[in-house]
Amino acid sequence: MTQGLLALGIQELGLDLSADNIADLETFMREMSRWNRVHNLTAIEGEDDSIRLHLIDSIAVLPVMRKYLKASSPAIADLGSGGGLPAIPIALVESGWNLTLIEAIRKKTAFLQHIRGKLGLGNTEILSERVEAVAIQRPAQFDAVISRAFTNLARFLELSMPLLKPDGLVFAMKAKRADEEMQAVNPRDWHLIADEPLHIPNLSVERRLLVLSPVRKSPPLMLDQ
Ligand SMILES: C[S@@+](CC[C@H](N)C(=O)[O-])C[C@H]1O[C@@H](n2cnc3c(N)ncnc32)[C@H](O)[C@@H]1O
Repeated sequence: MTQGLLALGIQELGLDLSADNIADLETFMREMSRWNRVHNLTAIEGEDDSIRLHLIDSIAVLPVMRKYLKASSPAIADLGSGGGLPAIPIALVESGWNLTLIEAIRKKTAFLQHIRGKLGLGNTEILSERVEAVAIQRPAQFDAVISRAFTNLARFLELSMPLLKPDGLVFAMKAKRADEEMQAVNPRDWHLIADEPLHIPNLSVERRLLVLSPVRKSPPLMLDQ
């Protein structure tokens, strides 16, 4: 039996979602499920309920993002957006935030453009590019970078660095392996600001959101000769 987002406990996240938010999130899920059947869009398998749980997983990061983002209309890049997680649900709920979805595979960005039009998501832009190319075209333009199931933490941070403003933040959605992945991160390059456990209703697996910022590099001291 297919359950709606409400039945899966989305309200337990404490996000104060409106009826319009819920309806838009349901539309997004329905479209993803429909495109998935035809275009094999994402690796997400199973019934609609499973797709809904992926969506809830994506918006569970919002309370933590709200806590750490200081700008009122932050520019946020989602690296390797795939079918739009987590950027589309975030953009739907946070209409004042600007989301840039970066995805290399064209059939996926075709879906993202479709959903952008269908839901009237004027606060999103879709870039059909490799992240490495965007880093060159758009240096230091983002208040934050996020990704879900994109790559390992060290590589994600390496790709995020050129995109971030000097005081920008990285939000890394992680499961249990986060500690292991942190070992590969150079503390001279990154501060771990927070490691927040996430509670996902109806999902027993562990989820965490790491918040990191690049270490400011002081200019070298000019000593008198
Ligand atoms: C496992 S999927 C995850 C998709 C989505 N974030 C989610 O959670 O469902 C990873 C996505 O990253 C994209 N990707 C991988 N490397 C990339 C790169 N260097 N630039 C842009 N997209 C990339 C892939 O095409 C794929 O769609």
